[in-house]
Amino acid sequence: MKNSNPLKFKRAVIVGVGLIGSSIARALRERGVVDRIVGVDSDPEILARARKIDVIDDGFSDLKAGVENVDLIILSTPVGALTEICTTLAECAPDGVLIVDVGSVKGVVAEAAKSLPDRIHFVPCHPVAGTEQSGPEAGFATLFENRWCILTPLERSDDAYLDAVKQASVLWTAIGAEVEIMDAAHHDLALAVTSHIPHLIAFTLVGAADDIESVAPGEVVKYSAGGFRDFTRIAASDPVMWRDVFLNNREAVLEVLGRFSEELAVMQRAIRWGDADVLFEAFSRGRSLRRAIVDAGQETDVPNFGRDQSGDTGEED
Ligand SMILES: NC(=O)C1=CN([C@@H]2O[C@H](COP(=O)(O)OP(=O)(O)OC[C@H]3O[C@@H](n4cnc5c(N)ncnc54)[C@H](O)[C@@H]3O)[C@@H](O)[C@H]2O)C=CC1
Ligand SMILES: O=C(O)C(=O)Cc1ccc(O)cc1
Repeated sequence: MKNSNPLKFKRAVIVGVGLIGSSIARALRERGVVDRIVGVDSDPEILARARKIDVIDDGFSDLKAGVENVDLIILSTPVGALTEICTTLAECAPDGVLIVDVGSVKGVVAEAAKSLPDRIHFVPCHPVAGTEQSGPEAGFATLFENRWCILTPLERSDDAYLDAVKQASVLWTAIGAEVEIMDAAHHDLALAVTSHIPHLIAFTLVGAADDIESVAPGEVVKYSAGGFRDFTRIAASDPVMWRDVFLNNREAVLEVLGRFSEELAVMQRAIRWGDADVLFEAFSRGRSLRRAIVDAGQETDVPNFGRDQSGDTGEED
C-alpha cells in the first residue's frame, strides 16, 4: 500500500474524529491531499455527527475494519488511548503504511510505538495548535496554518523510516504548518512550560474561584475581568485530554511546577514586603515575552476565543 507521491494518499483513516482529527480531515480534503477519508471513533454518535457534516466519508467503531486498505493513519485520540491502539495496529495495519499522531505528549508515544513492527512507519507528531473546544463540529481547515508542528521521530535509521519522516513533514507542510524536529524528552519539557503548566494553572485558578464563588454567590461571573475570562477559556478544555496529558508527562510537569512554585514564593514575598523593584522587574519580563510572541506571529487568531463581546483583544498594536 506504499504511496510513492507523498502529497497524495488514496485512503486515510482518522482515529478519533474530534477537534484535531476533524480539522486535519477538513484540511487534507481542502488541499486535495487524500481521495477518501474514513473515521474510526469509540463513540458511534461522534461518527454519525462527523458523517452528517461530511468530515468523513465512512465511519467504523472497529479499528481493524477502519484501517483496511488505508495508506495513511492519523491517530487523534487522547494520548491515554495510544498504547492500546498501537498494540492493535501492530497486527492489522497494512504494510508500509504511514502513521502519524497528534498527541500533546511525546515520550509516552515513543514507548507505545515500540510494539509496532518495522513494516509500519509511525512518526510521532504534535501540531501546536488547538482550541478549548472538542468534537467534529469544532474543527476547521485553517487550524494548522502558520503554526508549528513538532516531529519526534523514533530511533530508526532505515531508509523506509527516513522516507516516512519526510512524508510526515510534507503532509504537515501541505496543510499549512511549519515543521520542527526534536527528541521526545525535550518536547515534553518544553511543552510542560509553554502549554501543560499554563493549563494546570488555569484549571486550578478557575477551580479556586469557583470555591470562592460559594462565599460570594454570583460575583465571580458578574465581575469577571478580561484576564480571568481568558483563564476560563483555557479551563474549558477537554478534561479527558488534559487528564491524559498530566498522567503521561508527570516528570517534566513536576519539574516545571517546582520551578513555578519557587517563582510564586518570590512574588508572595515581594508583595508582603512591598518590594516594588522585584514586582516591576517580573511584570516587565512578562510584557517583553508577550511582545516577542506577538512579533513572531504566534498569537492565535481562532474563532470563539471569548473576546468577541467587547471587541477588546487585550492586544497592543
Ligand atoms: N485540543 C487541542 O487543542 C489539541 C489537542 N491535541 C491532541 O489531540 C488529541 C485529540 O484531542 P482533541 O481533538 O482536542 O479531542 P476530542 O475530544 O475533540 O476528540 C477525541 C476523539 O477521540 C475519540 N476516542 C477516544 N478514545 C478513543 C479510542 N480508543 N479509539 C477511537 N476513538 C477514541 C473520542 O470519542 C473523541 O471523538 C489529543 O491527544 C490531544 O493531546 C494536540 C494539539 C491541540
Ligand atoms: O487553546 C489553547 O489555548 C491551546 O493551548 C490549544 C492547545 C492545546 C494542547 C496542545 O497540545 C496544543 C494546543
